[in-house]
Amino acid sequence: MTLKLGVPSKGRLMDKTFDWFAGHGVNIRRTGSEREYSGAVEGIAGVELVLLSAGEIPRELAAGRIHLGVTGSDLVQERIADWETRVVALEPMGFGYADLVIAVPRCWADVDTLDDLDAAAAAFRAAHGHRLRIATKYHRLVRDFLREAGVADYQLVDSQGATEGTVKNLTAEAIADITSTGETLRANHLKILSDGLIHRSQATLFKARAANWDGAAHDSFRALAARLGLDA
Ligand SMILES: Nc1ncnc2c1ncn2[C@@H]1O[C@H](COP(=O)(O)OP(=O)(O)OP(=O)(O)O)[C@@H](O)[C@H]1O
Ligand SMILES: O=P(O)(O)OC[C@H]1O[C@H](OP(=O)(O)OP(=O)(O)O)[C@H](O)[C@@H]1O
Repeated sequence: MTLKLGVPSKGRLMDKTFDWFAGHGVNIRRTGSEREYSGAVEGIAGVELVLLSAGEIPRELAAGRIHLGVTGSDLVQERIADWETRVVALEPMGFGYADLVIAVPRCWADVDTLDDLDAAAAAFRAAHGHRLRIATKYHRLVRDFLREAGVADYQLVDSQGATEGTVKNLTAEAIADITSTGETLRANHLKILSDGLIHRSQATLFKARAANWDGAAHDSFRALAARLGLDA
């Protein structure tokens, strides 16, 4: 079977993914017109490039429809239940860094830690009759993290973008989102809890356990891994 390699076809991880492979001696390139989603891997037989958005790659890996895929570790851990049973993180790639953090309004002088948040959440519920709202698109990671931390008196509200704006818009009291430079948090008068780092993400090359690893796919993988300098 052809070895299918899923790479981001657009978005912030695309160019650096292509550069990373080139820097490791493997030229992958888009083929066809600029708008056509097709691609090729030069010099290694039996490898097919599958162009997908970074957000779709976890699903394709989990289903075994691609053998290998590049995407952010945050997206894999958020979108695949028990991700380690479905994929193997082969290689962190050294770009696409972003931290998933919990942040609260900067003016909350008494809230700097998760314990403070827990106390504030209880007080909030007593005062308002509903739970403190945390806006995020990272539901699984946030729930798991807060459960471990013993914070229970909150509710998640879904936010698929402009999450930092939800506090100003009064649809949430706190947020959990990705930050890289910190500019968006600062501009929206939010501060990160001192122990509020949920996940440190970077672009990573993943291997799908459920893909069809027949002899041909395995041979192509060994050739690719050797070229990339990975243990296979
Ligand atoms: N400043 C940042 N903001 C958001 N994501 C970032 C940032 N820096 C790196 N990333 C990472 O980039 C990845 C998301 O990339 P991108 O938004 O291009 O993909 P996507 O979710 O497929 O996008 P799309 O909305 O176009 O489908 C995530 O793994 C995320 O951690
Ligand atoms: O720390 P910073 O460098 O300011 O970057 C963080 C921001 O970038 C991302 O948003 P994106 O641009 O992907 O838009 P989104 O709101 O649609 O997610 C992320 O969701 C933060 O809002």
